[in-house]
Amino acid sequence: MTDIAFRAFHDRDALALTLAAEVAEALRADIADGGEATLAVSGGSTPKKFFHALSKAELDWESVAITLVDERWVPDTDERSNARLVNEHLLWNEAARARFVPLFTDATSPEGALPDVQQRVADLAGPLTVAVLGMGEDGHTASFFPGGDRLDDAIDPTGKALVMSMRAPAAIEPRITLTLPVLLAAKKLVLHIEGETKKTVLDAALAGEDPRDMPIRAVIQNAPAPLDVVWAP
Ligand SMILES: O=C(O)[C@H](O)[C@@H](O)[C@H](O)[C@H](O)COP(=O)(O)O
Repeated sequence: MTDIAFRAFHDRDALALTLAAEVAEALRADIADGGEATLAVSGGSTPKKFFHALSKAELDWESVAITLVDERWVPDTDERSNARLVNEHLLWNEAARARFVPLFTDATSPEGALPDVQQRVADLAGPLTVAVLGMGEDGHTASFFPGGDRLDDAIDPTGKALVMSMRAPAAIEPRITLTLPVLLAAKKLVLHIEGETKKTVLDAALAGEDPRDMPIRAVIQNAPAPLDVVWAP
């Protein structure tokens, strides 16, 4: 698969409202089907409007587990923490009733935390209901960074690990990340990007092959269907 299903929105508010409605509907459907749902979200600056809109969705949030696509290896008091971002922007309003499953632990390194976090992710119900990805200007997604020390393991579509540690110059902190198979197994997988620069980066990713150069390619190339991409200027 090298296709994407690209949707351009008039503005970032319109994108946030639509994405929040679609994610809420997917969560409701999984709850109705199996009694629970799981959502994995990305960090960074892009998701804030989406988080605010989703936090207001009316659904059975007590049946939803929210986790992260990846985490910087810092405590949730650190301003770089993705768990802090979720706590401050998503676990509010209706969504405050959801269960949050962090990827950070008190281990001194993500490598040391792998068995514990692997079990946390394994304990989440079945495949993810929804995974929402972001993308950096270097074409990374999750913590699949170009030059990452465990990149090949993290983006191996046949890999058995659910989580992987990652160290890369551009990552700043050591990271822990869900692996590609976990993301690809999500019932709804969406790439959420904003701005002209990110659109250009996506075009560059689509124009090339090697996922080690632009790891978002690993998602696009291995997705079971054209990757759902939502973008606003
Ligand atoms: O921990 C992280 O940083 C994210 O999970 C990462 O993959 C993010 O989605 C991109 O870096 C885009 O970040 P921005 O939204 O800030 O551009």
